[in-house]
Amino acid sequence: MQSVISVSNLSKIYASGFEALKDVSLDIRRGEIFALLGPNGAGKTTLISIICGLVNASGGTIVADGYNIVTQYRQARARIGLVPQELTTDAFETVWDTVSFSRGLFGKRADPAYIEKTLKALSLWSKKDNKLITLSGGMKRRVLIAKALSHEPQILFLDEPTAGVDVELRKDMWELVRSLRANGVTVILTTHYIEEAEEMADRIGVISQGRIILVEEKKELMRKLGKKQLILQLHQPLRDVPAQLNGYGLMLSDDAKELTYTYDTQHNQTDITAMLADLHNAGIRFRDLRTRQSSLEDIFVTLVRETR
Ligand SMILES: Nc1ncnc2c1ncn2[C@@H]1O[C@H](COP(=O)(O)OP(=O)(O)OP(=O)(O)O)[C@@H](O)[C@H]1O
Repeated sequence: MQSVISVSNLSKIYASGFEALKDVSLDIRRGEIFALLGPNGAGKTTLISIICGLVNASGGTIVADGYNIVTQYRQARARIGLVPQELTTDAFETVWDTVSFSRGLFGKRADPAYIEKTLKALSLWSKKDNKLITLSGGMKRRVLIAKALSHEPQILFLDEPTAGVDVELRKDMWELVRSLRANGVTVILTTHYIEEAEEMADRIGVISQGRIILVEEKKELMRKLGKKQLILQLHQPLRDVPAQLNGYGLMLSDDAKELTYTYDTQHNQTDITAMLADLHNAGIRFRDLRTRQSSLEDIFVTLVRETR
């Protein structure tokens, strides 16, 4: 698939001497939802800020929709919308004026019908004449999105879009992001909510200490690194796991009533059959069983820990 953003060998050293990005290369595909995950201070905001032209890189190149973000800044920037973490605009402006003004900043002709459509899609239409200062936190966040969409960008960056918003607004935002993608917009989001990435993303990039440590299709990531557990509820509590079952790495719960078998999702699953047969031969009976699949969160924690 064609890439819409191409980041090559990007580095950033802040004036303090701190190296926030180290040789980052990354391609974002046109029309995808890409989630950038990383612990605090990993470099997510720095990376987004450089792509959006708010912070200068120390080295490397970035091409957005065919335009170099330094030498063709205006063309590149016109294709990008950025939803920052916080609202910095004048609190006494109305919603309508703020969003319309934002469009004007990109040199786009006024288009009241488009602004109306955007405000309606974000459930802001009834608030269009309200001053920003009178809006709730969730509504201010919707205004940030409306502003970022005001100039009809093809690429949208969302920096922590749902931090601190309620469940309902979070679901609305997910819905909105999906509808943007359906209209061909590429969406790149940073998030601390791993369930958000799990729910939304087509691909996931993990950044840690200024380096991209992994980029993978979400499904593939979960299949490759995911582990499955088979948990058996025993008929009788078990004192020890019998020696003939040692090879399976079975874990006995503290109350001795459950045995857990962990296996690779890619692994040949005939091991399960053998394990169950050996269990039977050892005279161990179980009354019930369930399986558990590791979440993206388990995978993420392991990955980041390994690079520390
Ligand atoms: N202006 C600056 N001067 C010096 N260091 C900075 C500056 N801005 C950011 N940093 C440092 O660069 C690193 C990356 O910061 P960045 O904000 O990109 O991380 P992040 O992944 O977005 O973190 P968070 O999840 O906390 O938002 C941090 O260690 C931060 O302290």
